[in-house]
Amino acid sequence: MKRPDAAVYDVKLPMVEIFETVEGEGTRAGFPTVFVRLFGCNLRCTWCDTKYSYPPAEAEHVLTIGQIVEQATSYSSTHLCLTGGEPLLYGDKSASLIEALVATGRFTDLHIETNGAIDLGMFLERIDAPEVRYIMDYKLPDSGESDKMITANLVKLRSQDELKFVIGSERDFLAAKEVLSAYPTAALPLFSPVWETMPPARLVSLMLEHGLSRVKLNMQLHKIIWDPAKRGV
Ligand SMILES: Nc1nc2[nH]cc(C(=O)O)c2c(=O)[nH]1
Ligand code: SF4
Ligand SMILES: [Mg+2]
Repeated sequence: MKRPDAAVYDVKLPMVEIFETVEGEGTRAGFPTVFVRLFGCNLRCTWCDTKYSYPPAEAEHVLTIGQIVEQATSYSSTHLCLTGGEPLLYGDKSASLIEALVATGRFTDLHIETNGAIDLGMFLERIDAPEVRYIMDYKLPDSGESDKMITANLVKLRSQDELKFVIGSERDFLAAKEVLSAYPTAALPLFSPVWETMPPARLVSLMLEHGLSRVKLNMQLHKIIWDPAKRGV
């Protein structure tokens, strides 16, 4: 991908943190990864584990796209996770950040954790780079935000993308199963237990009982390795 225009590198974005750790989730779990966490979110999930990424908390700092790129490339990881909050909240600016990160040529995998309440159409059309992948959440009833889901995204996701359901209860499990049968998707479905309310063994039993052989269990490695409340890991 060609380097974006010089003016793009001066565009400012509200930020929480940039750090390096191992990816805790999804198909790339375990790989050393740079995390770029943007500030701001258009949802308020009941079980959110990053409440410091939107008001009433404040952005830790405002960085230009040039500064974000400089910090993200100061580590040796070749995987990058763009997260938040909701990293696609800033539309054209979010797309420009992704393009600038791609243009470094440093990242062999650049995945974006998005919350299902942002239309992915513009991003998928504009950003043509095989290393860019979307990990879309589908918010279930326990989150309190299931009515915000843009179901049109599901058919747009590609086989390299992932569709993550965070499951807090049997009600959530049944709703996730329903979504998968109602909206065909090429993305890999991931079922992730809510840390506080869904014992992983219970979720595995439900998956086996219902014969969901296309679905992958997704454990948050970082909550197993470190204190679940610890930031920046
Ligand atoms: N290690 C680690 N892996 C993660 N995968 C997704 C994360 C996120 O906060 O979006 C996350 C995170 O915060 N830490
Ligand atoms: S979308 Fe993510 S960051 Fe936003 S409230 Fe829900 S869990 Fe938290
Ligand atoms: Mg997290």
